[in-house]
Amino acid sequence: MHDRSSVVRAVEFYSGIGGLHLALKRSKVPGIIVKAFDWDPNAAKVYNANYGPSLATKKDIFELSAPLLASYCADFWILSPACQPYTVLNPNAQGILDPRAKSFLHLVQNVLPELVEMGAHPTHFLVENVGGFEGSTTRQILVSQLHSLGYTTAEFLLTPLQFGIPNSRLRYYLLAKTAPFTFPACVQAEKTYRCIPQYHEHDYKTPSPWIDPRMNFDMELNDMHASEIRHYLDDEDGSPSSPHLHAVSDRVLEKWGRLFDIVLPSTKRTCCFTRGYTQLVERAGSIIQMNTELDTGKTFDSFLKAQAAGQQDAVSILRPLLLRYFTPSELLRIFHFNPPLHQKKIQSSLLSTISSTAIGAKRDESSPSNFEFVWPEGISNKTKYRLIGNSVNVHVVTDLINFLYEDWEPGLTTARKNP
Ligand SMILES: C[S@@+](CC[C@H](N)C(=O)[O-])C[C@H]1O[C@@H](n2cnc3c(N)ncnc32)[C@H](O)[C@@H]1O
Repeated sequence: MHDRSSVVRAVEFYSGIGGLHLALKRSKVPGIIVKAFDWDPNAAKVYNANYGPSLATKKDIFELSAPLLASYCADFWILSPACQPYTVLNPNAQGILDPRAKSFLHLVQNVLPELVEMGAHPTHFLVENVGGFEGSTTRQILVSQLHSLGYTTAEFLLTPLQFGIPNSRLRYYLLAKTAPFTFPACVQAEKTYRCIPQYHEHDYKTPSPWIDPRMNFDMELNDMHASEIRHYLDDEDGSPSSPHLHAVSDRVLEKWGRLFDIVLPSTKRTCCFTRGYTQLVERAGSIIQMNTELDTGKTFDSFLKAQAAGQQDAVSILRPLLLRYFTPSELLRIFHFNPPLHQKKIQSSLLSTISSTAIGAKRDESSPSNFEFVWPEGISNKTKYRLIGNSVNVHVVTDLINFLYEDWEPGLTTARKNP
């Protein structure tokens, strides 16, 4: 029997490639994921290759029942439901009416109250969704249900830029627990994250206005605090003159090139990478210009002039910019699945110092600092981009889990009856 007094048992819903799993692993909380659910077979395959065979089950979450979920004896539910019903990028987003919202509402409205009645409910929650979710009816239902079942909640709108990571990815987060949040900790969080946690208690209907980092005058400051994107790039970039494997094709450059968000290795931000990265151009994620000698704007002006004058092969003017997509491994670093290269170098030199001084010391493969995300055989680049674009920034979620378990001490996990 598992010792429930010292380890937090978590179930992960909408598990994707396990950004929330990794965040729990890297947090101060000694937690384990006991089960994960996602209906996408590729996501489950990647998840299981990284975190343990058969941990993620391919399943429609709408079909999960309270007795099944009670059997996992979970203290903590972590969930990042489908965001399409709420995203501002989808002009036809239908919120609660979208069929993709149905499985999450099933968990909140049907399963959770049944678990509370059984005395088998989780004590802690973390929900992640897109910026825009905060204004949805689903969020109102979620918060009111949690409060009526005795949970307290705190809500955040956060972007990795606020954490010094050069990527804008505005996300809504809700934390909930059966114990109250302590107010000083909320103030502390405000200081750390430079955003106001929405501390609702029982006043969810009249929340104070959301502080949206997109509107934040601090944003420029945050931007300056972020590290340069060069630290997240792959080490080798081949010969600068040969086309990179992920180079933007002439065809795309010719037709859509001017619509890309283009960054340099020295830039301290990128825009949000979505599941459509490399398939869509606008608002799908930044591309990088590897030739820093050329001025982007002037080069594009020359190209547009040549194109307007009907010059054949006008696109050859853009080629020297060496424009390319970020590679999947670079995105994994930006999303903090894998450490940025400069951190990795520090880590590996530390490791070699430790192992050279501790004779016979074994490398602990289960330690979060030794984790290296892997892709199993047969996952195409297109699928990799889709899965990463769906995922979360692991660093941000790790901080949130630490904040949620602000008062965690070994032995404090509430042991409940095993139904
Ligand atoms: C926003 S992504 C979550 C990504 C995940 N947190 C990660 O780190 O990769 C939403 C995931 O929910 C899955 N999904 C959506 N609706 C589902 C349902 N009804 N049942 C199971 N999985 C579902 C999708 O396949 C997708 O992987």
